[in-house]
Amino acid sequence: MSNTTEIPPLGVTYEGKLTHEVSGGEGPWLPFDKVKHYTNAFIRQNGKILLGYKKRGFGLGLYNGFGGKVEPGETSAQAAVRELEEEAGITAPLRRCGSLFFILQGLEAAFCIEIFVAEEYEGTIIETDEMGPEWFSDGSDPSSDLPPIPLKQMWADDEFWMPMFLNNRMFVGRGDFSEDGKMLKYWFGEQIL
Ligand SMILES: Nc1nc2c([nH]c(=O)n2[C@H]2C[C@H](O)[C@@H](COP(=O)(O)OP(=O)(O)OP(=O)(O)O)O2)c(=O)[nH]1
Repeated sequence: MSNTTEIPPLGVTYEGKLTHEVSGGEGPWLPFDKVKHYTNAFIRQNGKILLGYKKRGFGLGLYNGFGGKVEPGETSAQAAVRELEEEAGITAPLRRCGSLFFILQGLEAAFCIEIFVAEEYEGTIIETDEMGPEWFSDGSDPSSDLPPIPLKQMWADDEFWMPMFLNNRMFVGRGDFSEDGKMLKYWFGEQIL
């Protein structure tokens, strides 16, 4: 149930009003010194969603949207388009649909990840050194033969905001992770524009 009185933690940026959707965990929010900016992009089309199996680096072995670091001089929207092309070989009219903030225990920097989506794309989807692209059912077409979104093989926070994303809501939130990748504390909500 939503609860409009819950106050979002530091790091959650939003305009207007927020509804609190889900939160949990114990103890204080972890401290951070600086913030690194990342992007993550999804293609959603006709009841399907494109995810990539991460073949190296951060999030190895997990399915995710396509993205990476925002480079100096770039906006996050520019970085999102560049990363999608580098990691899946396609370009798309991406629009921002969410904003997430993460802290990993033991790292001084926090991660701010802008999430993007598009319903169309240009080019041919290819496997790259970083990502193995695969289509999944987004749950909107019961007759789909595609596998469901593999939440058990995705970052632990994704199950909290994915329902808002799939409902085309603008979502925000924060998750604090332990060094071994467990969620210590989290808060996710919907931005009312
Ligand atoms: N869905 C989801 N994505 C996450 C979480 N945490 C997190 O870093 N990501 C995304 C942001 C980026 O799209 C991706 C990490 O980027 P990356 O592995 O490509 O980073 P990198 O330093 O190699 O950057 P680059 O070379 O590609 O620019 O993982 C999370 O909790 N959930």
